[in-house]
Amino acid sequence: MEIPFSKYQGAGNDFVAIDNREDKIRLDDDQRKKMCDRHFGIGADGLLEIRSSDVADFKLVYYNADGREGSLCGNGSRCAVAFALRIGIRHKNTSSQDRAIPEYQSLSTDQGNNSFETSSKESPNFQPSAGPNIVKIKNRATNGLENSDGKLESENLKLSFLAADGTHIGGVKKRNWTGSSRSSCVYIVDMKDIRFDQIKIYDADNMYMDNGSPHHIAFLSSHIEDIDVVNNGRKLRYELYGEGGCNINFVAKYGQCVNSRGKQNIINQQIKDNAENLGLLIKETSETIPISVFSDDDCTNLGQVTELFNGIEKGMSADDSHLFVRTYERGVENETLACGTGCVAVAIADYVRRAAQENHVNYTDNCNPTNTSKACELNSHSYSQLKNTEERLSRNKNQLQERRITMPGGDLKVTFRVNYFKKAVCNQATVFTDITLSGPAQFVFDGVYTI
Ligand SMILES: NC(CCC[C@H](N)C(=O)O)C(=O)O
Repeated sequence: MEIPFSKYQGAGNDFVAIDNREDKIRLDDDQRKKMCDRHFGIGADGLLEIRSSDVADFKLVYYNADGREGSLCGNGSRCAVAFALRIGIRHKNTSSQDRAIPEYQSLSTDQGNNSFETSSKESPNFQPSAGPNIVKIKNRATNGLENSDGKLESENLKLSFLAADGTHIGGVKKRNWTGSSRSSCVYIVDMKDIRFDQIKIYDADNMYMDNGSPHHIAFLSSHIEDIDVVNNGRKLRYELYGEGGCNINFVAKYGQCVNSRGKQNIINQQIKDNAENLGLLIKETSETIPISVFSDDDCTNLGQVTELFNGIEKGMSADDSHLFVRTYERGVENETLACGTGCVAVAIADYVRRAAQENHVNYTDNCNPTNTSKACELNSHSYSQLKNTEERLSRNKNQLQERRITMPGGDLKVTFRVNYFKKAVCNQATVFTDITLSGPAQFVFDGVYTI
């Protein structure tokens, strides 16, 4: 059987993308693992399978490089949007689909003094989590992606997709700089809201949250370029989180990482060289790929939109909102060049950590999982310890927060807001809302894989 595929990468997190809307391709874990193998296969951190969907423009099934179905992949989602646009998928304005777009439907204001009802009947993808549910309307007209960054240029270039954790919206915007061989497009996806009380805080430097994928966030004070990400990451992934595992993100302030710029340039050059070397392959296989109706070059015709991503080529200063992150990825069982859901987790953890620092939170149950992994299983998040931190978080209520994250393979940007909702039963809850992840998602080459 011959399987046409496209290779994509988002900040160096690379994927094999397959169009399976006709449901003719059946792969098992072993076959997917072989396709992702860097020595005997195409080579990728994961596989994106695009299927058809009744409730969204497409369904994304994400598989890790080990061949097994993974959870939400942020960069994979951005690349899937790029691939979907390229194979001609466009936003369908069906009423059933519009019902599925908001993750929650109910009441919402900025005031933080509402009471809420869930409306899971109306929203087919609503999956209540344990405990009181926070519900909120996402404006159907905007689908939640528009914020002070500006609007997507065209409704046509915005797609809904069903992923492991429910429905998302993704789209493409133009970058307003030219003269570089790098993509002029920025691909953006929205993410599910995250409740503060679902973030596990081990100590001042270690947190855990699930934002569609499970993430441990470890803030480092030492030089991040020197840390053994694979061995430390693997230790935490298995010893602290067991077989189910976790993605492990090591974080430093960007300024602490003296070599990151150099490293990043080398990697970008490698990606570019690879793509150029693969030029032949593009020609050989172009007939097997469905009609290409959107490519990165089309970005030049999107017209002027507000700049999303203005730091990269101007040289970013080591300001407080700029972090450097290296991630050990579960399912790849290695360090990857970038991790999208990891960046989102880091951005929110950074916000919480600052609030805790300003509040002089005293971590009586202090543990450092990087040294004492087993012991940390006993240290659950002590809510009372952090209750003032939650109040502290309110200071920037509803302001757009932004974190720029440099990873070894490139830069990503995360935006979010901090909101307050009255819980159905008792007191108020802090919720991180309007979360977006943006950055490059580039087509690398097309090919045909034979099994
Ligand atoms: N490895 C994952 C999820 C994929 C993360 C990723 N590369 C991203 O960009 O978010 C898993 O734990 O299943």
